[in-house]
Amino acid sequence: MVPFKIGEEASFSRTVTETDIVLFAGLSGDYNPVHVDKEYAKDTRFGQRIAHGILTTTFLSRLLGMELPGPGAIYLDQTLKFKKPVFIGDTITAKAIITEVDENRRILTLSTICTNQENKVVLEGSGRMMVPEEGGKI
Ligand SMILES: C/C=C/C(=O)SCCNC(=O)CCNC(=O)[C@H](O)C(C)(C)COP(=O)(O)OP(=O)(O)OC[C@H]1O[C@@H](n2cnc3c(N)ncnc32)[C@H](O)[C@@H]1OP(=O)(O)O
Repeated sequence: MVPFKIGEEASFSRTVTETDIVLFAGLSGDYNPVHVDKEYAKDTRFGQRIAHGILTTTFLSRLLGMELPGPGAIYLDQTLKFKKPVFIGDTITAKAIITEVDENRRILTLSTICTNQENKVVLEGSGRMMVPEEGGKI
């Protein structure tokens, strides 16, 4: 038996800082000026620097790996749509809801969504996770 049910959900919120963007640029090697160059970003449609899309995606990784389904589960796939920009100082809420449970293959499908402090969706998609047996490992 998989100890998860359709409709189960988890979420957490985190404010994106300039340090997050600088550290993520260093970690990934992605120094795209839209993320790190204030002068460049001033003249874009956004008017300021925006967070790397994959930085926001890491909030989903934390949610799925640490909370639902949690430690021991492994990512199988994830779709992503970046709907709105994330700016320095935005408080992002990442939320995951189980939409399917495949008992035989021990695979959960989760709707994954990130919203900002204005409750606007900045990222949405769907992910699948394989979960270990209770007390076991994959
Ligand atoms: C290398 C890595 C770089 C990065 O990480 S950059 C950071 C991550 N990306 C972002 O932050 C972008 C966030 N998204 C946005 O800011 C906006 O979103 C856009 C500027 C891309 C578009 O916004 P708007 O100009 O208001 O257009 P619309 O009316 O929302 O959409 C126009 C058409 O474009 C499609 N569309 C918009 N966003 C997406 C998306 N993320 N994925 C797929 N399609 C998208 C819509 O459907 C629609 O199309 P239809 O006119 O045919 O209905």
